[in-house]
Amino acid sequence: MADSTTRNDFTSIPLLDFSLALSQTTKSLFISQLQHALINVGFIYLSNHPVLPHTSRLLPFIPKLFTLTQEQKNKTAMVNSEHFLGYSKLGGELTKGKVDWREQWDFATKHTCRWKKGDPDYFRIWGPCQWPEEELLPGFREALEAYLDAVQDLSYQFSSLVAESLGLGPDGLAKFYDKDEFMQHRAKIVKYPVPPEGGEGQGVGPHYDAGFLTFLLQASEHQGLQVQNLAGEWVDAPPIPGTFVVNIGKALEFVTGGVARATSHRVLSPRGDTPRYSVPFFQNISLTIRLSDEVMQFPPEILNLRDERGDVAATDSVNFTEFNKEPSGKVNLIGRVKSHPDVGERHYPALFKEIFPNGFHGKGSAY
Ligand SMILES: O=C(O)CCC(=O)C(=O)O
Ligand SMILES: [Fe+2]
Repeated sequence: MADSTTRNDFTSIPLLDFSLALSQTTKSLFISQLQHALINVGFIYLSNHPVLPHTSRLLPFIPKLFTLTQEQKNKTAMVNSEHFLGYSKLGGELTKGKVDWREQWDFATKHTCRWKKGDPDYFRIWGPCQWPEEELLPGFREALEAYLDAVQDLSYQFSSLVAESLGLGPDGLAKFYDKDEFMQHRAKIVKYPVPPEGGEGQGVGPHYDAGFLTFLLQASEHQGLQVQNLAGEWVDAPPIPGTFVVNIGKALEFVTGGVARATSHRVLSPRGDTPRYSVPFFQNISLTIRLSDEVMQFPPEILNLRDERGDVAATDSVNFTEFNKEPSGKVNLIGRVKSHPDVGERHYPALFKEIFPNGFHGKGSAY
């Protein structure tokens, strides 16, 4: 069993005020709060962040996006996109073998695909979005593009603060990102409907995020997000208006030798009679970097904090793919093909065959 007496275990998610990081007199306070949260919790709420005006502009579009007809939605189906961008219908994915009761669009920051003949297949994983027709949702595209640009900027600023709080200096994580034209970050707009009576209550099953940093906008007032503490208990992370929920993914945990903690989380389906909405933004790292070559060293005082925390003994989460010798883009592509086998079969047939030698007849597994 997990040691539930560990003195650094958490029973709620810490809230950090981003404005503290912007003033020289308060920055060190922010950095020490962030250090504690990265090592012991892996999740924070971030308030007073610069994306707020873009958030207000985006929010009203979110429920409207899902009111498009099924036919209109299907025109942007993900299976059309070699970049795994577009619409996924309700109940299309599994986590821990159970259906995730959610409907979603995958969008991403603006990007021109870098792939050319002779390049590895995983260079094709990033590229342009599929957008619903402008007249169906006037202004949506502009609002989302501005929002994604703003979250991207925040994600780099935040990454630099993470590096400082781990004693690496502000550029300590910069090597994990490529130059801007070779980077793309992904976001999903998700609707969690109320499940049919007697049906599954799983919005998303227990999982870890894969990448470096996730910036989650909870876009309605529903409870549902839960985070697993060191003792294995599920801690609620209810929406707090004006904040992001920021969490650490497995890739950052891996390269920090477990100093920054990736934390298992899940979403319960909403109760009542209205759906829950959310917008997770997943900050990516360079396609070409091999994480196994990049595991970092830390001073003893940081390692002591990690060791005092200890390891999670019990978790309900699916174990994430090991970051083996493959470049990050390849690991990423394998994960996407497993989640969306229909896209894999159409656009990456050779890799699809390697992963599913007998073909695939069920649903993709989300994590
Ligand atoms: O919708 C949420 O609140 C969280 C979703 C999530 O954890 C994910 O998509 O990775
Ligand atoms: Fe997640």
